[in-house]
Amino acid sequence: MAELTIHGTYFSSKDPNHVQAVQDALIMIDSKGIIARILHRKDPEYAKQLQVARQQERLVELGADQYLLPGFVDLHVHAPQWPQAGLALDLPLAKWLNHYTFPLEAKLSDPTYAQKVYQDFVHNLLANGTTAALMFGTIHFSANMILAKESVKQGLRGFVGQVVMDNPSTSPEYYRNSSAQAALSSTEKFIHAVRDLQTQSGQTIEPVITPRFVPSCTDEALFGLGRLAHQYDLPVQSHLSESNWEHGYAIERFGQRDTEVMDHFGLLTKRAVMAHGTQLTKDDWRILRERHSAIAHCPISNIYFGNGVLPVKQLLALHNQLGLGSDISGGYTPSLFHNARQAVKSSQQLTDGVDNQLPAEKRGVAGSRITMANAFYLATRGGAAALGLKTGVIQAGYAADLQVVKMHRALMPLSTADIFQRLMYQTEQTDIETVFVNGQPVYQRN
Ligand SMILES: O=c1[nH]c(=O)c2nc[nH]c2[nH]1
Repeated sequence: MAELTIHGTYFSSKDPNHVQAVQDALIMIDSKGIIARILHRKDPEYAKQLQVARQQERLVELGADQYLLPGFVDLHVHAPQWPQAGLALDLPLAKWLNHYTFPLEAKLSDPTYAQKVYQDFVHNLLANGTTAALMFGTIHFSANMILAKESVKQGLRGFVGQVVMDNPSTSPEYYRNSSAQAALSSTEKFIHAVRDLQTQSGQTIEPVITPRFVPSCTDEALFGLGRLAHQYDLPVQSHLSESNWEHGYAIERFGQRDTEVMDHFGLLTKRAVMAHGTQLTKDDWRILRERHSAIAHCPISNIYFGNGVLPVKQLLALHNQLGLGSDISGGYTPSLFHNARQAVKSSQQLTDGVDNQLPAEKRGVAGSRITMANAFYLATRGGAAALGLKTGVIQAGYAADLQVVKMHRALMPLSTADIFQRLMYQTEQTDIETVFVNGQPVYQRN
């Protein structure tokens, strides 16, 4: 017997290029929060199951203007930067980090402040339809545990990284690990504490190996983190060739590209997610493919700091693994609806180019435009695959991580394909009505 049945029309990603739309389905969720069956109108059992669910008051009936989507997976987000979302984005990356971001992150050493920030942050992710997130914390063990506990409490599938930044030449004294050894032993303590939390709660909460990025770490720290990633079989997250500056830094310090450096230290694993990658070369793409490491595309953030556009279309064609990240606060919004829109818009600009003083055929990279179906794949199925989660699609056997969204009033008849576009282009936080994780409501708009 289904614990909960949702009756309505849903959209789910079939593959990187196609979206499945199913009208008037019955999505039957079992007591473990897994989608057990999906019945379509022509199924012989449909009418009976609908009636039973209704009689037993286990039915969520979507209204005519409501639709069901998978919950989103935010593949790159900085939880401690939530208070500064939307600030200082006209600065270059290095200045933004030194003048705004590091001073803010340092304040999370205060557990009272951390509690206030993380409670609000997790709530806002859920309210924006995000049901799983790969998060950077700070260098502070206690604050990171507050983030992990808050994720569990509010029902977010949380992947939490204790940031390592021990390089005195790039990290300020007031906000850096005192030594590589101190960073590594605190990371190991964090791994055990989060694993205990996972056992006690039975929820998805995982520690993540998190060198902030190559410039902020000493060789000793990078080497030690690579070892811990393998020893504990943990996800890894970092930034990779995000900007001209970061890309150039690795070459200057190591005589190798950022990707080669990460690989050298054993940090490109099949559980690794590298953010941005706007400056990656085709050789870097190949290395990432060979290691089965994913890229978190952060299109809003890349406008400000990326010095380029990630060629998503080409990477998907090559079967590189990709997902979508909000990159709060390099990106100003936690909404993956907004990020999906920006991914499509940026890809169009990559196709056309932007310098109108050049002949049209020399301005851009032809054939780079992605569709909203591609962007939706990144925000759902792609991100879930990168984290090894059986979520991100509405399909029997997958966890019921879902969002109910309300479409803006239509003044003309719309096909289901049109409705998908309308939802992806117009949904705001206030249009997200209910969010489920594992079949349980974790957010309800009043
Ligand atoms: O967008 C970014 N946000 C950060 O916090 C950061 N740290 C290093 N590189 C970074 N890029």
